[in-house]
Amino acid sequence: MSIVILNFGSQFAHLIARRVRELSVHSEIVPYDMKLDVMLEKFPNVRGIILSGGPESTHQPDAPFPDKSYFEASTVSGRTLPILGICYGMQLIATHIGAHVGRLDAPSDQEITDHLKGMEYGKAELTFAQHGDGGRLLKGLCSKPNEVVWMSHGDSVSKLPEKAVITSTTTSCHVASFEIASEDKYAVQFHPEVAHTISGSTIMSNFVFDICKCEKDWSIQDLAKDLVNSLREEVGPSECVIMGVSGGVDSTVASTLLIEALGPERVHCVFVDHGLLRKNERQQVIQYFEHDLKFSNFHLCDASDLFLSRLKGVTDPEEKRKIIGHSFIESFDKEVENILTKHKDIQIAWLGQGTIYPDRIESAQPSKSAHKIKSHHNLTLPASMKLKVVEPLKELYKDEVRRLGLQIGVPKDLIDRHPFPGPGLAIRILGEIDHEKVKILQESDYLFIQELRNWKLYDQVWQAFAALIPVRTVGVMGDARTYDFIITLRAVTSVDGMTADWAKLPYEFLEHISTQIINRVKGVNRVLYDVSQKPPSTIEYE
Ligand SMILES: Nc1ncnc2c1ncn2[C@@H]1O[C@H](COP(=O)(O)OP(=O)(O)OP(=O)(O)O)[C@@H](O)[C@H]1O
Ligand SMILES: O=c1[nH]c(=O)c2[nH+]cn([C@@H]3O[C@H](COP(=O)(O)O)[C@@H](O)[C@H]3O)c2[nH]1
Ligand SMILES: NC(=O)CC[C@H](N)C(=O)O
Ligand SMILES: [Mg+2]
Repeated sequence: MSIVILNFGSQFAHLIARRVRELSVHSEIVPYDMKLDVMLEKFPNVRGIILSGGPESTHQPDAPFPDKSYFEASTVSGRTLPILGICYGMQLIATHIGAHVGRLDAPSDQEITDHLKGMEYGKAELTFAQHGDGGRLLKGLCSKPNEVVWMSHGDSVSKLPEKAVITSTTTSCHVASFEIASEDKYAVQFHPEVAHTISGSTIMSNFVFDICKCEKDWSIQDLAKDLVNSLREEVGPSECVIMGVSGGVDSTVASTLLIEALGPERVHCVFVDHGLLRKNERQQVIQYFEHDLKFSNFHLCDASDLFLSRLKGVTDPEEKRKIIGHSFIESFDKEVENILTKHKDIQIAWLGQGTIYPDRIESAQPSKSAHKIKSHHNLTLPASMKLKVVEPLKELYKDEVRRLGLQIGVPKDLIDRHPFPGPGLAIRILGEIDHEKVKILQESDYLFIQELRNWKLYDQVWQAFAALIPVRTVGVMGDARTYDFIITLRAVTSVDGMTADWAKLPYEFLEHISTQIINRVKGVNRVLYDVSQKPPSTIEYE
C-alpha cells in the first residue's frame, strides 16, 4: 500500500514521505503534474494522496495545479482516494472548491482583510473550532489547549463553501485546517510533517491509517546492508573513489559505508584545509583519521591559499558558495593527480561526498518547482568535472545518518558532534573575508563552544556557533573608545535541520559568554544572541 505525494516544490516534501515511511507504510514523491491515470498505473496500491506545500501562490497566473481528476477521483476502482493538502496543497483544495485564497497585501483583497489577518512563519498555536472534535484529521489533538504547530505561509484561505468544516484557527489565520469528510478532502495550513509540529505524527497517522486505511506493510530492512549492496552495484569492480572527508558526521558515515562496500584500498579519503576551519580543527581531524579511525588511505590537501585568494573581494553569499564548491573540486582533482603519481595502476573514477537530503532540497536539486534557498557547496559542481559523483546518504536526514552511523560502528562522540558546514567560516563571516576576520571568528567560536561544553549545554543543542557581523559599533573599554565588530551567537534545537528553534540558553550563560568574548577577543566589543526560528530564518547566516 502506498501514499503518493504530489510535489509542488515544498522544502518539506521529502519529509512528508519520511513521516509516512516511519509509520511503516510505503510512500513516494512524484512531480505535481503527473496525471491521475499515470500515477494509478505506477502505484496500483495507492491509498491516499498528499498535496505538498510550495513556494508559489495559487492566485498567480502560472501557479502549478494538479490534474483536476485528483479532486474528483474520490472513488478509484471502487474505493475512495482521500486527499490531504498541506499549506500550498490546502490552498489548492480551497481554490478548487471555490474558496478565496489571497494575500493581505494585495489591494484588491480589501473587503476580506478581516479574515486574512496575515502571514505566519514559524511557531503558531492552534485553537480548535467550537464543535471541538478536531474532525477526522485532527482527532485526538483537541483535548490539549495550545497545540503548537509550525507555519510557513503568506497566503490565507477564506470564504469557504458551507460543506467545508473549519476544524482549527490561529490568531493570525482564520482557516488553519478544514475538511470535507464526505468527499475525503482534508487540509492543513500548517506543516504536520516537521518535527516542531508537536502532534504532527498523530495527524499523519490519522490520515494514513484511519482515513486511508493503510496497513503497516513496509519497513527499512537493514538500511546499512542495502546501501552497501547498492554501492557495490554502482561503482565498477576495478574503480576507486576519492572521498571528501571533513571529520563531520555525514562524511565519516559515508566513507565507512564505502570502505565496507569496496574495501579500504579502493577508497582514498581527502580532507581539504581551506583556511576557513575552526581553531585547531586541522590537527584534530588528522589525529582522528590517522590515529583513531586508522583509515589506510587518508590524505591532507592544504588549499587555504587557493580558497582565500579566490574569495578575496567577494561579498555575495551565492557567489561565495559557488567559488567554494568549485575550489573544492579543483582541490580534489589536484589530489587525484598526486595519488595517481604514487599508485600508477589504479583508476579513480568517482568523487564520494557525504551529501544528505536537506543539502539537496535547499539547493533545489530534487524538484523542478522548488525555490533555491542556498547552494550547498557540495552541490555546486562545475560542468567540466570529470569524476562521477557517489553520495551514499543522499536520501537520508541527519538523525537517520546518526542512527545508521551508530549501527555501523562510528564512535558515539563523533556521532554527537554538531554539524559544521563545508564552506566553514566563509558563510559565518558576512560579506568579504579576510585573515583578521577569520582569526576573530575562530577565537570567538572556540570560546563559545568550549564554554557550552563546560556548562554541559553542548549536548542540549543541535548546533551552535558564532558568526561575525562586519559592522563596527562604538564601545568603551578601560575608559577608551573602541570601534569594533559584532559577534552573533547562534544555538538551535532541531531534529533534522529542516526546522529549528533558538535554544533557550540560560541568561547566566549568555552573560558569561558575552563577557568572555568581549574581554578576550581583540576586535569585538558587542555580542548578540540570535532568537530567530527556521523558517523564516535559516540556521547559517549566508
Ligand atoms: N574540509 C573538507 N574536506 C573534504 N571534504 C569536505 C570538507 N568539508 C565538507 N566536505 C564534503 O562535503 C560534504 C558535506 O559537508 P557537511 O558539512 O554537510 O557534512 P559533514 O562535514 O560530513 O558532516 P557534518 O554535517 O556533521 O559537518 C561532506 O560530507 C564531505 O564529503
Ligand atoms: O556542508 C554544508 N555545505 C553547505 O554549503 C551548507 N550550508 C548549510 N549547511 C548546514 O546545513 C544545515 C542547515 O543550514 P541552513 O538552515 O543554514 O540551510 C546546518 O547544519 C548548516 O550548518 C551546509 N553544510
Ligand atoms: N509553505 C507553503 O506551502 C506556502 C504556500 C504559499 N506560497 C504561501 O505563502 O502561502
Ligand atoms: Mg561538515
